[in-house]
Amino acid sequence: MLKVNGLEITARSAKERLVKSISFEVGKGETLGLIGESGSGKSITAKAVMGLLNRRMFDIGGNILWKNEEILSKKGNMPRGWRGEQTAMIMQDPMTAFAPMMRLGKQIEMGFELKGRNAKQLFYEQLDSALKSVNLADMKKILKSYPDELSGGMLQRVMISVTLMKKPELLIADECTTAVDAASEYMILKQLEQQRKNGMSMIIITHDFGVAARLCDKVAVMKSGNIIEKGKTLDVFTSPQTEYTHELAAASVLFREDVC
Ligand SMILES: Nc1ncnc2c1ncn2[C@@H]1O[C@H](COP(=O)(O)OP(=O)(O)OP(=O)(O)O)[C@@H](O)[C@H]1O
Repeated sequence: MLKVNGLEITARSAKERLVKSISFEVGKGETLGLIGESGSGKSITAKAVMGLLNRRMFDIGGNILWKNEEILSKKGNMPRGWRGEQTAMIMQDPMTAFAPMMRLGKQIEMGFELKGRNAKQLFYEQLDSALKSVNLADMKKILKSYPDELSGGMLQRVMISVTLMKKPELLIADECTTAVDAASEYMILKQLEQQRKNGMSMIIITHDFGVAARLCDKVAVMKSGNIIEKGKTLDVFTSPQTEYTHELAAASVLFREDVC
């Protein structure tokens, strides 16, 4: 479904190559984990796939094929429905997804084309049930709220619920549980697991090997803009081929043992 071949990203200002000829694929219903330390190039890779990088700031080379169609050449002018129905990205910080001065209800409604009373009624029934599935019982209160009136974890759960209502074919989740409380993390992971069962293709960006082990069929390990190792999740985690992956895995286990 998604094929990335020899992707290179250079920041024009610093003439610095941030991503260095990386290749990976995500098949239908498959979940790929992009893992690696901070600054290794995971988010910028995801943004390139989504067509979210400003070409005046970044020089992008290689190929990104979506259902065999080259999308890099579109230079950000993606086809209708590209973001939302075909692909969607959940960012680490939900505040970046919402305008601070507008009530959530208005913002959410703007993201959908709701023609007629029946469509609206059905939409709100579906939204209510999506919010309840992540333990947000009071839809009316949420819709009346401004983004900063909810906790980070609540806002992230609202964003994920709304994003998933569009049923994107490919979902990219960028560290979407890093900044939330443990209860929210649990509910978000359950929600992603459910989407995986439903056959949604996903790219999960995470530092957390536990999250990757739980959700991902395969992983690619990034370091300094390169993919240094990739393969089936269990293979990579149980028999890492590079010292770096071995150290990352060990650090993750140590951290988990520390906090448990
Ligand atoms: N707009 C930008 N201009 C120049 N360099 C950038 C820009 N955005 C990111 N970078 C650089 O690109 C590199 C990769 O950043 P990226 O955000 O993709 O890392 P990451 O692996 O997602 O890290 P984290 O896990 O902390 O989110 C970093 O060196 C970062 O400083």
